[in-house]
Amino acid sequence: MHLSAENLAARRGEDLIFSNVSFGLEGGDALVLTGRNGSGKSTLLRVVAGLLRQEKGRVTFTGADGDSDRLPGEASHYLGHRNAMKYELTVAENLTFWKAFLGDMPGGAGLGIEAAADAVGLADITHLPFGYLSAGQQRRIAFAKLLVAHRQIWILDEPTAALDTSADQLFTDLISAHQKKGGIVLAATHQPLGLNNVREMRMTGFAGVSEGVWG
Ligand SMILES: Nc1ncnc2c1ncn2[C@@H]1O[C@H](COP(=O)(O)OP(=O)(O)OP(=O)(O)O)[C@@H](O)[C@H]1O
Repeated sequence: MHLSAENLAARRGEDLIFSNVSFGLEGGDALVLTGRNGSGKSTLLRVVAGLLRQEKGRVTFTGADGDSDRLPGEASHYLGHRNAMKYELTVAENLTFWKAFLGDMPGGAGLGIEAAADAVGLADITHLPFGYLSAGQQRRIAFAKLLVAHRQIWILDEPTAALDTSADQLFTDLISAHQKKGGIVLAATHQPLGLNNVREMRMTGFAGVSEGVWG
């Protein structure tokens, strides 16, 4: 399995945010993007996830089965700043929707709803409307979405924002487990995630993009 970005450049509005960004990740690898606010971390994640069109360059993905026809975004979970859950629906209804909507990619199977909620420490509140949950509980459930459908790549934008220390550790353990199973992780963060087998790419905005080249 291989995810690679070659000479990516991206524009937001009129501004070129970065250029010449390249990296290559094999199964089990993690790449963490760091850098000041506005340096382009979210923009790069959205380009890799296929949610934003790049100005230049390309992102390619070859699955464990050698299949390279699939778009990288199709093989990815994307956890953005927002949680992508309906406030009026219960936790179980939200996760059930995502499980059915996303389905599993070849090579693995997602957890059931209760098992996924249990994995993020919230098995007993799946009957509650998502909107009743605290900010940290909402983030945990947003993370449980990654567990209900199998994807080889996890793209995570500030996954631990709003979390307490125990949830930080829980997320680190879940991300590490994904890596151990051969998954790829691409994350933006302001605080260390405590992962193993991780590389860091510091986004510096347009001035320093030539540093962002990884083999
Ligand atoms: N829709 C948009 N139109 C124009 N400019 C935008 C748009 N979205 C983002 N930008 C700009 O692109 C730049 C990069 O933003 P981005 O969200 O990628 O940064 P970031 O490194 O993820 O920041 P943070 O650490 O604050 O999350 C910023 O200067 C931002 O103002």
